[in-house]
Amino acid sequence: MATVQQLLASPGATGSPGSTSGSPKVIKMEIERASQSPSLHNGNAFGGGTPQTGDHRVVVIVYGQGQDLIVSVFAEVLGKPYKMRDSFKDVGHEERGHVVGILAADAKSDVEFRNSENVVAINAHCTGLGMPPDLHLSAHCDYEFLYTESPFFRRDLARFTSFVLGQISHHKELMEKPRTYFISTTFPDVRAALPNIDILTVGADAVEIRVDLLREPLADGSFSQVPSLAYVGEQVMLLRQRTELPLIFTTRCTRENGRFPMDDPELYYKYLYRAIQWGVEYIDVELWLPEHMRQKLYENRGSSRIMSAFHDFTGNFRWPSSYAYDVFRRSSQYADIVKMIAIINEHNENFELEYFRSKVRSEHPEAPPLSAVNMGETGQFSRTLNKVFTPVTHPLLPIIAAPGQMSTAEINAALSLLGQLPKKNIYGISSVASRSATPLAPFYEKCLNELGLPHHFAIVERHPGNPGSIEPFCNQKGFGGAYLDPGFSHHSLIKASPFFSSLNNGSGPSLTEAARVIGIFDTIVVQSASSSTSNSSPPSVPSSPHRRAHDGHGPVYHHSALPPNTTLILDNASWKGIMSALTRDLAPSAYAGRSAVVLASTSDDAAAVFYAMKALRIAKIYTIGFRTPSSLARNAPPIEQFISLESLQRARSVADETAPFVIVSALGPDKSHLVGMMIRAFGAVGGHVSNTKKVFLNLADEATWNKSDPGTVAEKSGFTAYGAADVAAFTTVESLRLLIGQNVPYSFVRLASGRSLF
Ligand SMILES: O=C1C[C@@](O)(C(=O)O)C[C@@H](O)[C@@H]1O
Repeated sequence: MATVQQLLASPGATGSPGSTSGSPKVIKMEIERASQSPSLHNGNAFGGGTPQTGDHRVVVIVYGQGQDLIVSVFAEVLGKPYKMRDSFKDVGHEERGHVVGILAADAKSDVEFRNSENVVAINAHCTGLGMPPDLHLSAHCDYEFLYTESPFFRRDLARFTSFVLGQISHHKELMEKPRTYFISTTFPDVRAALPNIDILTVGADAVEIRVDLLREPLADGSFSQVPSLAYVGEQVMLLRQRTELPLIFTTRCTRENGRFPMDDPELYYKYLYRAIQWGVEYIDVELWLPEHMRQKLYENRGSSRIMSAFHDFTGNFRWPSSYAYDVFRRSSQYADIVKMIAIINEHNENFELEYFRSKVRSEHPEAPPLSAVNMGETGQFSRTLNKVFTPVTHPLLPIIAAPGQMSTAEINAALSLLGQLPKKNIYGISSVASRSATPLAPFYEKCLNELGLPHHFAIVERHPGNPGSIEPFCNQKGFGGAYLDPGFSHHSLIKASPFFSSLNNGSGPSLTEAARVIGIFDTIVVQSASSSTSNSSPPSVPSSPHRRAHDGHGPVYHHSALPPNTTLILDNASWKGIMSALTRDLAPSAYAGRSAVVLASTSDDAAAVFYAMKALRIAKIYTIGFRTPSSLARNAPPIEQFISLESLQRARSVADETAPFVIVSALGPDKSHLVGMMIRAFGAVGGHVSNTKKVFLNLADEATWNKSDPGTVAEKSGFTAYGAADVAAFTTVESLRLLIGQNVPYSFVRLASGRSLF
């Protein structure tokens, strides 16, 4: 314990984030410059995609014979204890706060009579045992989770659970993005896609499974006309186990270039409703289906979102027609996204579509977002202009899903040719001391190539003692943004850089809420002011001393090389990387109301952790190794510093679910004994929610640790351990989204950095 006291006696230097010189601004996401403007979340929320409390009902897991273990996994993922019961009638209000398991054979007797206000029922079915799920249970449970025992994908279970229970939803975040794409897979069997799924999905925000194109082999060597629900369920499961992207479930009818027969609309309902039960994020519902059916699907969509779909292959469709407006109106009634797709005859009709798009947007601002493209070669131009869920293909797919479909790289190349995607210089700014072992430059180049983006990427170094040394990279016409590894205080940047402090008419660069609260920025995003509601005058206009809100210190800056109407926004991507790593195998509710121990030698190293903890609703943070400045503490969960052995013992003796559950350490190998001590102190006690493994996250660079790697020590003490590489990969996903506006899946980042996930 001497080490604890020694460390506590000499608290490390604290950064002093606090009030900012630039007030956060709300940034409107309508953009002109194609995909280059990022989506940023300002204001006091954490932004789209952050955890919600979700469904409060008792979660009942219906499990198969010999599969009782799955109940404890659900409970662990949700951070709850569990009980076994014999029937739904035994589940009362006393079971609140628990996960309850009921054997499938028992659940059948009263599943449809359960009290739905108190209970949410999930039918968990293991597909590897040779039997399809029980039809009665499938039909009557709220949701159905299909899984394989070996390999078992815990991440898939965490994702399914978080989604169906409303704790995580990506829809809002996706709709805030300037451009979204989905890849239409056209495989007869998704197994063929799995080896390439990482590369196939670079640039995609969602993956469409074309259920009508699946071909289920039959015993006689032929294929069933409509793949069975059991086959489709397994295909959805296999795909979801391998991609973290939201899925789109499509049963395209024969009249609209698909293979699903149209003589029985009830069949569509059956498949589409089952997809909702499987927790598929987007359900494609064709407009020709009877209205009562579309309404019912919309009203019972749970966490899923409905994408209304309309295709016209007649060649007679006209965008400037009352029919087109009527299609939009009817689609909007029961949709979260309206999709309208038509064959056109002349290039001019692409402009008619653009007029239609802008008209419905201005006349019906409350209507769902419109995804609209034209088919065929003539219609390709419209595929470059559509911004909401543009369907894309990939050279590795067996066939294109519709005439004229383009890949993301082709769309970007076209935008680039049209001058809509000017070449930019994007930087990775490291300090010499921190130069990362990961070869990020080749990785970024790989992504830019794969996406057909014209940008140039370079890793550059800043002087560690001089934050202003980043100025020359940013103050240039072609500056396209940068990530910084490590990030640093925006106060120190503004103090040291006349260029940055002169921005926004002298009030400094814009800050996102995360960067403001955390005090550290690690990403610089470039946004043209045409896309912003900001009232500030363009930073490129040299400010005269008497016009500026300049504080009189330092020189007045007259030499901005940024193009007119450009805003630089400082953001923090690391906190999202931390949150994503912590929720990879656990639902957010596993953290809510619990406490954490954070070890660091400066508050700067802990600031992003605090922000992630707040988003996860952690109730209390114990700190060791640093003092938390009040500006940081104000925006964090309640903090208690371990100042003595007694305070440590007090935390160890907490006997309920508020006992420390997660340890995050940013300490390097020189403090390994202290990290080890904390792991042992909290690993051995406090397991009162006994089925739940605690979490250890090591933020210090793994490469610097030798065999005493604390992750290994933590695993031996019963923790689930995550390392800096996990956080770095998730942070890279976020940085890419911010800098180039496109989604590069986590699995691709891990793969490209030399470690496959599977
Ligand atoms: O609705 C659409 C759009 C699409 O038809 C296209 O035109 O790219 C391709 C389909 O797979 C998808 O379901």
